[in-house]
Amino acid sequence: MKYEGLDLLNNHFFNKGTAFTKEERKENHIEGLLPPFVQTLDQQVEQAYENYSKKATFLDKRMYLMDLFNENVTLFYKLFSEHVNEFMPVVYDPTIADTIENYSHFFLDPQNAVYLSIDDQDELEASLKNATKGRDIKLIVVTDGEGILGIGDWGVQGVDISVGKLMVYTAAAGVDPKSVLPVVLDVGTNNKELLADDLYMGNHHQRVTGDKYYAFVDKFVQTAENLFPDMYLHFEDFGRSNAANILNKYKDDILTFNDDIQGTGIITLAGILGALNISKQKLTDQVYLSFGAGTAGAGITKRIFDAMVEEGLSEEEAKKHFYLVDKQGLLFDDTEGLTPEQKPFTRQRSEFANADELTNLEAVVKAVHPTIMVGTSTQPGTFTEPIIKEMAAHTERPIIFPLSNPTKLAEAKAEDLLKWTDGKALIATGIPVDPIEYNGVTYNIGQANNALVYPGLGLGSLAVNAKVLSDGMINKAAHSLGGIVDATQPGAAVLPPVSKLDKFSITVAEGVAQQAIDEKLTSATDAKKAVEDAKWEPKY
Ligand SMILES: NC(=O)c1ccc[n+]([C@@H]2O[C@H](COP(=O)([O-])OP(=O)(O)OC[C@H]3O[C@@H](n4cnc5c(N)ncnc54)[C@H](O)[C@@H]3O)[C@@H](O)[C@H]2O)c1
Ligand SMILES: O=C(O)C[C@H](O)C(=O)O
Ligand SMILES: [Mn+2]
Repeated sequence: MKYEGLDLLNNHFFNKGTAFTKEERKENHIEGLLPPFVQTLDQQVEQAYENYSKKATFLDKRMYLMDLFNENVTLFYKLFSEHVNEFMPVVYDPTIADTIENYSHFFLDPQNAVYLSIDDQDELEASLKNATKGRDIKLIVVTDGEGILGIGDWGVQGVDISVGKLMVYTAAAGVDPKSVLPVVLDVGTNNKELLADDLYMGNHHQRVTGDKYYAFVDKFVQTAENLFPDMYLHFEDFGRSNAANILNKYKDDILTFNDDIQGTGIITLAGILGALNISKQKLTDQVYLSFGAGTAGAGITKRIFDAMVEEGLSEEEAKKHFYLVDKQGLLFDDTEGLTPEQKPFTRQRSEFANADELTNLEAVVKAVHPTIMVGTSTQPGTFTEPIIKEMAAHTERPIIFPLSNPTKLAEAKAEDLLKWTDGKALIATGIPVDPIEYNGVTYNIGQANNALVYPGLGLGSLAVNAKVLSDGMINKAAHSLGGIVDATQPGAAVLPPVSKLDKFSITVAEGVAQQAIDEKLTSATDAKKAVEDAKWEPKY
């Protein structure tokens, strides 16, 4: 489609603003609609960064960047690519949590998202077409807003997580921004605050559940799949009772991915492998404790379990290495309210003399002596000093990952974990943490956030148009992040730094694409070239 005049200036995909040359201005009938001086993209970047830097808070910075995105996508991504480390917490987690909580009050622009309401299902196909006219959609991020990060149910306001994750796909891996679509499924909300708010922009009723809910999700998936047959469908922040059901329903038939289950599994395995590389220990010797065994906790557990089996343990042997702790305490086979994903990793009461006392984390840590503890509980401050000291008393280099997001929900602060373990803990957090000085050593803290892998995983799968996302491809992504950090340096991080996100996303993409080729899930033959060809760059 060719745009000209104001339509061109108002189209954020094609707008170049002051960088339109004299000739382009004439040809497209925009002469006189811009100040006379023709700028380069680099000059525009310099000017935008100056403005950005003057904004005092992360929230103001984010709003400025969203305005810029709505004006000129190329400039936005060029700027983003030059300041990845600085922009990630602004465009994405944790600032995105603030914009989600206040979405209806901040609202200015729908940012190309599609809002699909369970009450207007006959509009679903038209809505997807309206949003994508003339665009070939390859990547959708969809949420139903029920389990946003650890902050819970935010209904239609959750759309910002779809928008933000897609921005990271482009900034990190170069997925063409014209080929992406953020989607929210509005099935209602159980958030009382939103239901009582006249300005709330979503459906003012309780969540629809059960068959009607799944039928709506299916209608969306089938319609999107028909309209965009080559799409990679990324599910984000669905509730605990639906996320795994939806993934299991579609994963063997279409190219689909659940970030909280699979993406988090990959990045946590990568972080653990990084930690073991530093401590020179074996995965199969570890005792793993998952604190909070919901969507992410169970997804990670399964990934680490699979890795232990791959390293030679029988399934029966491998299971003995895992302990899940949720609201009920240690999960036993007779615990009430177990999810299907928790059941394979429960323990038997007969294993413990004091089984009935294992109802809190401290008691469990005392009883099982974990060497790895991963927090996905949404419960801030729950990795307390006594618990961490108890853990560290029984293992030389405790691996401790407080992964709950956003910042206010983390199970512990990295700084405290270092202090309580006298610098021995091998740490990764969900949100970014600045390097920490402790006893004369600078400790770099790895960020175990799925944003470090989902962009490369998506680009690699899309580049070769893989039929499905296989376990092998997922496994490959986890192993692609090794070797980037120099593990011999004192204070080395367990994962590569976000500042290199664009580089290692391509490493992940190439590994994943090659795996798809090896598994015959694509007709492509050259992974490197496919990834290179698929990569979009922000330039005019
Ligand atoms: N770093 C990352 O990449 C990443 C990825 C996904 C999720 N997360 C974070 O993990 C957290 C959980 O996300 P989720 O999608 O799994 O949510 P979820 O609701 O599916 O799971 C949370 C689990 O924690 C349990 N829980 C609640 N209170 C508890 C308590 N007092 N003690 C023990 N367990 C308790 C819940 O019962 C539930 O099983 C969120 O904060 C989210 O931001 C981080
Ligand atoms: O969004 C994030 O920062 C990671 C993860 O998907 C989460 O739900 O916390
Ligand atoms: Mn998530």
